[in-house]
Amino acid sequence: MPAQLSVNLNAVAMLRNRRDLPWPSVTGLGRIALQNGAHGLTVHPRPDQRHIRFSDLPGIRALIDDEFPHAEFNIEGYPTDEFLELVEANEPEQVTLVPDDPSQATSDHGWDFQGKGNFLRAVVQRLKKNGARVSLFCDPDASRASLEAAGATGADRVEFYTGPYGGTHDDPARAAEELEKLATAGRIAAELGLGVNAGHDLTVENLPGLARAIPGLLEVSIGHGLIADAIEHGMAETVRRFVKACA
Ligand SMILES: CC(=O)[C@@H](O)[C@H](O)COP(=O)(O)O
Ligand SMILES: NCC(=O)COP(=O)(O)O
Repeated sequence: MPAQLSVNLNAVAMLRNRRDLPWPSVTGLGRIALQNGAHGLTVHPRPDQRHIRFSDLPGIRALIDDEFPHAEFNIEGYPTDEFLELVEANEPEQVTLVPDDPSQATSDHGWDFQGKGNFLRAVVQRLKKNGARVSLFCDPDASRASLEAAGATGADRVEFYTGPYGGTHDDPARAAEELEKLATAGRIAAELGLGVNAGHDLTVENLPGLARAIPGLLEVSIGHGLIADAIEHGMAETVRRFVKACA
């Protein structure tokens, strides 16, 4: 089975937030993603709401419930009380817990599963009681001991952080090294019965290599590279429409 695509809408929200106007529309772009084969929508709300706003979440929930009942809503973030309450109010099919500090520009590492095991176990239990699948953000070179600790939290899946792989776009030798790490960790996760997701800096160019390295890959969540392509591939038609409107 090919990996399912969850489109991360954070970059759409970030563009929208440049003005006090409702476009680009987070739900509108989410609808286009789901109409065209995406399996789900991802958001990563941060405490300062610099990308997705907490108030965006009910609209995405309603879009899925009303128009795409087989699609999944994936909410990612650091499990503060505020985050957990937001999740519980919006009932996502999947929650991905990420060890982000609010000052981080973006996500850049996975959990210390051994150090944070007790904390994560309690959060995973709380989320699963509410019916969500739980995935834990995980370093791409996680050891067997670390993945065992991830499994011991009760989580269903891990999401491998693919930023280091994405960063090798101009260096095939380093890309092969990063893929080898992901392949090894992916094999161990599968042996331990953990489902495997992946995300961060994935692109049309680097996805096929990742899919070959992790044959059982269940889901990829992609935002930055996908929205960059959407702008590039939509530019010609958009300029034509604006030139016509000038006439
Ligand atoms: C967990 C992860 O890698 C993504 O959620 C990433 O953090 C995207 O969010 P931003 O695009 O807001 O950085
Ligand atoms: N979980 C990773 C994600 O949602 C998207 O990350 P990126 O494609 O914006 O780097």
